Amino acid sequence: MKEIKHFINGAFVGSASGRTFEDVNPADGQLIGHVHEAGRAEVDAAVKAARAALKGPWGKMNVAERAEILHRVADGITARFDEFLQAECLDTGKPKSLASHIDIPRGAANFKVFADLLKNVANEAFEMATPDGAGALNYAVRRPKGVIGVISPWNLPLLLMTWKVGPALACGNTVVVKPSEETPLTATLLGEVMQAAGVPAGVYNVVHGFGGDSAGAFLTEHPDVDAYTFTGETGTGEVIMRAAAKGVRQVSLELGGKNAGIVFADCDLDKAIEGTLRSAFANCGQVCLGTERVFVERPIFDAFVARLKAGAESLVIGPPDDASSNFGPLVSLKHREKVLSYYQQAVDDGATVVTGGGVPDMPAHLAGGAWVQPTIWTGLADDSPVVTEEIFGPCCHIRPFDTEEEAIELANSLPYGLASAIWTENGSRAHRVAGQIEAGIVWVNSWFLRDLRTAFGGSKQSGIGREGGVHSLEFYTELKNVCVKL
Ligand SMILES: NC(=O)c1ccc[n+]([C@@H]2O[C@H](COP(=O)([O-])OP(=O)(O)OC[C@H]3O[C@@H](n4cnc5c(N)ncnc54)[C@H](O)[C@@H]3O)[C@@H](O)[C@H]2O)c1
Ligand SMILES: O=C/C=C/C=C(\O)C(=O)O
Repeated sequence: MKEIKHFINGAFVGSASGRTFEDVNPADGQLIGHVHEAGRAEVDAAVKAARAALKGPWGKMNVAERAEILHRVADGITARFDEFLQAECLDTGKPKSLASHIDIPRGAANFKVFADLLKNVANEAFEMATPDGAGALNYAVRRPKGVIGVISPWNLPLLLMTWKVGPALACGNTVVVKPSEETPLTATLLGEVMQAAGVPAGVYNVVHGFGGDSAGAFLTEHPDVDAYTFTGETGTGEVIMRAAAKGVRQVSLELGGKNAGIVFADCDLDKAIEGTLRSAFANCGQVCLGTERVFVERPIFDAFVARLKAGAESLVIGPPDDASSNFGPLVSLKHREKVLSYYQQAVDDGATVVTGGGVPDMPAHLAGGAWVQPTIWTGLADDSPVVTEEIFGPCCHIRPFDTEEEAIELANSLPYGLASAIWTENGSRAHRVAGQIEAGIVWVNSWFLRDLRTAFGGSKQSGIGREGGVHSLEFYTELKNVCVKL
């Protein structure tokens, strides 16, 4: 049986306590392997290794040298594409057709984009007058922040972890990564790639375990970590922020959402249906950017509901290796319990179940998997928990609206503000509405279209800070002003 170990100071090591937990394949419920659970000792060793590595060869490299190594990391992921694909799909159950287009290529791109950005970025300089007439020159230099704690979720494990590790390393930091307990494989495999690419020992460390009272908490409570970058639930973000307050450490938080899709009657309906199908059901609905609330202008409401229903019912439910499948299981049976509790709540609250609402019939060998049906509701009141709370499952509620103002008000009515998708062929309206949506990211006639140079993050309770492009640079470096009297 496979053993999944920590990667600390350039070596794979087990836990001194011998404690392990199970990694389970959510497509069939089968055991993948035993994962070592880090105690304070392993977290401490990882942080010490990361601290020491800042003073080693990594800390002495110039940007071009680091960039070259990070390109080799990206090439290493690409060279072992099938292994990464297999590992990610085992852990998550997601279709290989999806992971091969999104998760793994982005894992590589996250290193290349930030390595290149760092080579080309400029810093500010100001000439100033002084009373003696000689003047002074101010110029800024950037320095790595130090040891970065990276805490990542299970929905896009390699993509979201490297989205942080790529820029953190490009900026010259070292990292201690705590991947989700549900998905330990690709972060571990990346350790091998780092080593082969020539990343010095201690620069990239991985500790496995759970959140509270386990590796996650030990890492966020560790006094020798300089900053934390976290993607996950809003409640967890609050806990991490509290822990980081001790010692005044900076946080970057990418948190939950309950995103709105807004479909105007003047949209291109084919595009709106295709985009909303993806935004509600891709990755079995486990995408923070997904639209669990869809608002449709009344004249096309019935047509939209009918077509989205047909689309949902044409999704092909199946395991990762099935080339025709485009809809996998949820990440775990535990998460399915949560999603199904909302399916029940919708019925209790009087929803019309347009499609789905339960568990699909699966062949015997997949019966132990975390399968659920793609589900669409209409008819719920605006204050039902089904339309106000993040479910993180393959489902959406569709509600009609009559005016642009009403659509904007509905979209902005929740304490979340991560992303939104607007569907209209009226250019003025698109800009007007986009400008008024309270969210960090607004897509017009698209969804999850990503340019890694752009700002990414949430407003309100969906996060603090922005990553992406120069915004990642802002978080992962200290900007120092040098003032020289001439
Ligand atoms: N805004 C974004 O960019 C974004 C992207 C993806 C996912 N998400 C959000 O992530 C959530 C789904 O992911 P999840 O269920 O893995 O989130 P989660 O918050 O349960 O866990 C995320 C990570 O935090 C760790 N953790 C949990 N409790 C902790 C604690 N007390 N101290 C330290 N670490 C702790 C977990 O072990 C895991 O590694 C959803 O809410 C989703 O919206 C947000
Ligand atoms: O589930 C959330 C998806 C987040 C995506 C990104 O962070 C990204 O594309 O960089």
